Amino acid sequence: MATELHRQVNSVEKESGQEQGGESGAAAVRVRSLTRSFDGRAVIDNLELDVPAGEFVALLGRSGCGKSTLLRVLAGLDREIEGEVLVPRRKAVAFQAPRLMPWKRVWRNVLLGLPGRPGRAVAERALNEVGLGHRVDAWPKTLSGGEAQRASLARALVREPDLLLLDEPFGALDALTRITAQQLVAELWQRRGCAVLLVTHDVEEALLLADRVLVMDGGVIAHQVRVDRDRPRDIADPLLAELRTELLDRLGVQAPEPAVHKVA
Ligand SMILES: Nc1ncnc2c1ncn2[C@@H]1O[C@H](COP(=O)(O)OP(=O)(O)OP(=O)(O)O)[C@@H](O)[C@H]1O
Repeated sequence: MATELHRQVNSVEKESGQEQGGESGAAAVRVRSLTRSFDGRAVIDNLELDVPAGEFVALLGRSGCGKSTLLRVLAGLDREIEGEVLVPRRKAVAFQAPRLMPWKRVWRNVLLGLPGRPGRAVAERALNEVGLGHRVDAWPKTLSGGEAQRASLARALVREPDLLLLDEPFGALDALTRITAQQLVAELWQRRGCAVLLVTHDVEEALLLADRVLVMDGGVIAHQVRVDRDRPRDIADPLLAELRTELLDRLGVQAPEPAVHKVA
C-alpha cells in the first residue's frame, strides 16, 4: 500500500501533491540534502536517506554523531532544518525514557495527545498487544522498567504508524528484559508491517533486528550493511559475525575476541 508522504521544511509541514505516489509511493522516508546546525556547526551535513515502506532500519554511530537529532527531525520535533524531509503523516516515536505522565493511569497515558477522543478500548487493544493487558488501570509508578517501556510502545502503536521511530528504547533495561523487549518489537514490526528506524548503540541488537544497518559519521550515512537473514536470527551465524566485525571497525571499535569458556 502506498504511503502518503508529507514534507517537513523550515517549520512547515505541508501536503504536497507532487511527491505523493509516483516515485516515492513505496517509501516511508525520503531525505535529501538535510542539514541541521547548532551554533554554526553542522551536526547533520547534507545527509541523504531513503527507507522503503515496511523496512526495519537500525542506526548506529558514535556518541554525539547526530543520531537522535536525525530521529527528532524525522519525528517532526525539530524543524530548524535545511533540505527536504518527506515522512508519512502517521508516525510515532518512543524514547529511552518512557515519559509517562505519573498522574494519569496507564490507559490514559496511552491515549495522550491522540485526536478524536478515542475510548478506553483503543488503549486496551494496544496494551494487550504489548502484553500489558493486566496493567490497564495501573499508575505509572507501579510499573517495572520493562513494563513502562511496553506502555510507551503501546502509546506509539495506537497511532497506527507507517513509520515507527525508536530512540534507544531498550537502553535502560536489564539484559533479560531487553531481550524480551527486542522480541516484542520484532513481532510487532512483523505484524504491523510499518517501517521502523531504531537508534541503538548495540551492534548485535541492530544485526538481530534490522533489514539494514546504517552507520552515521561526519553528519552523513557513512556506511551501511544489509542483513540478508530470516528471523529469528542467531548472533553466532557466521554472516552476522562478519557484519559485526565490519560495523565495529567502521565505528572505530576493536572487535573483542569471542569469549572462551573453560570447563574444568
Ligand atoms: N538543542 C541542541 N543545542 C545545541 N547542540 C545540540 C542540541 N541537540 C544536539 N546538539 C549537539 O548535536 C550533537 C549530536 O547530538 P545527538 O544527541 O543527535 O547525538 P547522538 O548521536 O544521538 O548521541 P548519543 O549516542 O550520545 O545519544 C552533539 O554534539 C550535541 O551536543
